[in-house]
Amino acid sequence: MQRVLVLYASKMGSTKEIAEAVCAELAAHGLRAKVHDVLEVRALDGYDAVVLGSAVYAARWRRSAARFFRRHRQELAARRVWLFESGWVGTRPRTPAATRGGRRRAARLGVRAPAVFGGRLDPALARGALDRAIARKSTGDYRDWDEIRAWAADIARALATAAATG
Ligand SMILES: Cc1cc2nc3c(=O)[nH]c(=O)nc-3n(C[C@H](O)[C@H](O)[C@H](O)COP(=O)(O)O)c2cc1C
Repeated sequence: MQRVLVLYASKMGSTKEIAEAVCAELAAHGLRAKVHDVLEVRALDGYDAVVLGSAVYAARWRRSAARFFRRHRQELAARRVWLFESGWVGTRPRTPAATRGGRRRAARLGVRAPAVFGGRLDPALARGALDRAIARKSTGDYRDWDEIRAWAADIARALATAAATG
């Protein structure tokens, strides 16, 4: 059975919940999936595939995700990898675009550009004056759980096909 590690970098918890939903969907498809904060993981030994997701702040990945990518690039390159970002709030962009850094990292690994999911802003969860001010302006939960689960189901299918064809 294929083992998948789902990693996230989150500040206010919404990207963590997306990662947990992805992990649950992968497990529902029969994969052995685990979910962790990128800060908790030192090595990718024992995993066939990795899903790495970051919240977007000021058009960039969280620093912990960027650092994880840098430090583990070789290990990532040796595995199947899917990337996602969570960020846009308010009106859904017609074609949500991944950050420049996210696209660059995907290109380095030769994988698809990060999937882009809506985020959540809740002033009660924001720390610091700037985060609170922005959270008050665009309060809301813009995550589409059907979209997130469908994305994870595609990953499960891709891994199942790879396992079947060896
Ligand atoms: C100060 C601040 C800056 C943000 N900048 C961006 C941005 O540049 N692009 C974007 O898509 N979302 C941006 N967001 C929205 C967050 O990415 C969104 O709320 C996300 O769900 C937060 O994820 P987290 O709860 O995992 O930290 C910003 C939010 C705050 C508070």
